[in-house]
Amino acid sequence: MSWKVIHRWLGLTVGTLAVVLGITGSVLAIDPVQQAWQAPVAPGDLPVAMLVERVTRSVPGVEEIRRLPSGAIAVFSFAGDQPQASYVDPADGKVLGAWQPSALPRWVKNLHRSLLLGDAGRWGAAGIALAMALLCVSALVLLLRRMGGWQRLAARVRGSLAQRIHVVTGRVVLAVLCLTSLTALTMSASTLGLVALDTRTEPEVLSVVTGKPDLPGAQLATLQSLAVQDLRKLNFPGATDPEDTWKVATAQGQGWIDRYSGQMLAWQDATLAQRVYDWAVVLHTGEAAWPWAVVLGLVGASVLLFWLSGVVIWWQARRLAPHITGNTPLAQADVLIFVASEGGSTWGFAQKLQDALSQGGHRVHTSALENFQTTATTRQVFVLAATYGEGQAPAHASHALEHIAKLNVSAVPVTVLGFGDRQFPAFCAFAEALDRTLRARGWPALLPLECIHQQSGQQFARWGIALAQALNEPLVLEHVPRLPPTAVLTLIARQDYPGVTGQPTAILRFAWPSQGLVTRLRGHGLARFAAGDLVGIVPPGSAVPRYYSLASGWEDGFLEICVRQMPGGLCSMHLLGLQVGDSITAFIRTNPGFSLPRTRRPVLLIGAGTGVAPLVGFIRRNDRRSPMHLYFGGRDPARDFFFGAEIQRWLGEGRLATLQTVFSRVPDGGGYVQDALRRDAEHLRGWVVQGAIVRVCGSRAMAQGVAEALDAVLEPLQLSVAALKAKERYAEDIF
Ligand SMILES: Cc1cc2nc3c(=O)[nH]c(=O)nc-3n(C[C@H](O)[C@H](O)[C@H](O)COP(=O)(O)O)c2cc1C
Repeated sequence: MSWKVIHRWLGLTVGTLAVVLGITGSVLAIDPVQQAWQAPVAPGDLPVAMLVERVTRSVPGVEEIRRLPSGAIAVFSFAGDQPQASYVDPADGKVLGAWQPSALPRWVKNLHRSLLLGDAGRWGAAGIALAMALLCVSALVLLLRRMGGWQRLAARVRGSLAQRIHVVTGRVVLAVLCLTSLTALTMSASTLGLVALDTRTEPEVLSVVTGKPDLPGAQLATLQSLAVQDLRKLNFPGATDPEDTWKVATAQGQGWIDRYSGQMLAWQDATLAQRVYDWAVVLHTGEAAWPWAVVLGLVGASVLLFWLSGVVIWWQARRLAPHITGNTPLAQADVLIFVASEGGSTWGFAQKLQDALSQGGHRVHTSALENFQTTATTRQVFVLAATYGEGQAPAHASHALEHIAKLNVSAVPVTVLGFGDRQFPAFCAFAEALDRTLRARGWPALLPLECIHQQSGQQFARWGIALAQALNEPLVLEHVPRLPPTAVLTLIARQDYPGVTGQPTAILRFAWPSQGLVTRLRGHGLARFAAGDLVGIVPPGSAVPRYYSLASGWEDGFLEICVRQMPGGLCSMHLLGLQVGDSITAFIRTNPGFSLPRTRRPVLLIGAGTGVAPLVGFIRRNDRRSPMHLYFGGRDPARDFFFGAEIQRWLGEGRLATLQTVFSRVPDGGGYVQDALRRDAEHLRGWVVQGAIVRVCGSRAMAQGVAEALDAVLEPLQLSVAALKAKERYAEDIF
């Protein structure tokens, strides 16, 4: 069973009861805070003997002095035959008021400890604590997987609002929740009698009656050398029993003192189990430190947030869960398709492949990759695999590679089709690993490995053509990935540029649509976005979205793109034809590998043509004035210096540290952007040595040219673009 399954089912089942324990725990955390304000704390170094003297002076008939976990002093005494419990001021022993163990209703504690069900409920509460511990461990594994390892744990979280709430809260409170469930288990083990804290019997010691009077407490050597901070409880010898003793309890153990001689008659060290239990109580209740109780209270309340966001995530995932139709049973199928998918989109491609092959007369069985196998009837196998994290497998297929490596090899060809995103340093790494393993083991392939970038329908169709040729069968693969929920955006401003070679260009600014919390929680409406993310726009008359890099973030309050007229381009034509007030249908696709982390390091921004758009978005948000250096390549400053006026303004404001522009179609324009990089080699090396982060956006040819130029520039430093990419300091957005 995968961690995801464990986490999901424990969360959905035990989660409801965990919410009850979380909320009641949060209420109980009020107690230590309240107690801390009720009475003054005794100075830690005050000798117990002095405290005894002050207390006995002002309270007659004292039987017991207790130092409460809050540090306050409570005294138990008899006035006549009336038992009394009072707070006393350790400074003078004066009574401050009546002491009460807790101001909270008893049932809250009972609900927390036993769900109001007595002993059976205690076992139930312990079971929930165990489930919570498991939930915490599975959460940690999933969190690390999602973020791509410890180093990226603090990275920005993407996804729907519910996912972000779940992950961000998890990052903050997971450690405390783990601790609370472990301490709850420790305490339950003792309450349920699974562990005995102390199996020893108390020593039978008596004061030796010598005829001398009692030694006053203030004169007992043990109490003179014992500081109040170490005291738990001090029991006075009974007035009516001449052989009774003093009994002192500290964190280290307990001792019995002769009332006449002051001699320590016996001492018992606290057991290890007792000490562990004491620590568990302090950590679980916060009773000895009210700020910790506040933390516990907040963390307890967060369980409700976790549960609610978890249920929403589960519901969203259910809606997207794969439903393969027309699946032939495994034993009868001649073609097998195995899928590894985290977000679910790869299942859509698998369904299309299954439909196309079934139409061609094949009997096709599609299943998840962890079920990889072949049977006597299998003639072809296809593996469609997405990559996640830092080149890892989707969670459900995390053990698939080892499983495949152990299987006996057959002569059935296994063809791998990868799904990934070039923004990630490990593009389609899991599909590559699968393909490598299969070939190394000796499985043949019908087609070499192909990797699909950003779920491209066009690339999938091209692979389909190659497949049809290899199978020598007619086969058409037309798949339009299911679109995420779209939002309607209204154009509020446009800035036109004539462009070069008859390709007019415009910067289009759309209003950020107002949408309610419920819409956002359900993952509907327009997701929050950052500069460098992509907006998918569906032009009228087409089901295939086109993607544009965003020149603004949601915090800017608008959505801005830079669109160049493409020859015959349906979407660019539609966008360039928009007038202010017109609307489009759009959705956000995150581009996590390209987004800019918060940094004070130098940032090198290299862009050509409309590729300057995301870079402009980074500069616009550079409120911290990090040293950003822009290299912009155009053709003619009079026709395609996009965002020119804003860039100049930001230079003046310090949002941009330096600007280098080159224009390839004007005399003395400086050539291409890579020429500018070569000329500026010395500066570039300086910034890279300071830890610069590099972002490149433009055409594939331009990105290639930039990488070659930078490789040459960085050679003296024994660095390269590949090395910077490996350290996640270099990312490209290529179109
Ligand atoms: C959090 C996250 C991490 C990703 N990591 C990688 C990666 O390391 N390499 C890669 O090529 N693609 C990566 N991708 C892109 C996905 O593999 C790609 O979008 C794929 O088509 C998703 O398929 P699925 O919806 O079936 O899971 C990542 C996507 C996300 C959301």
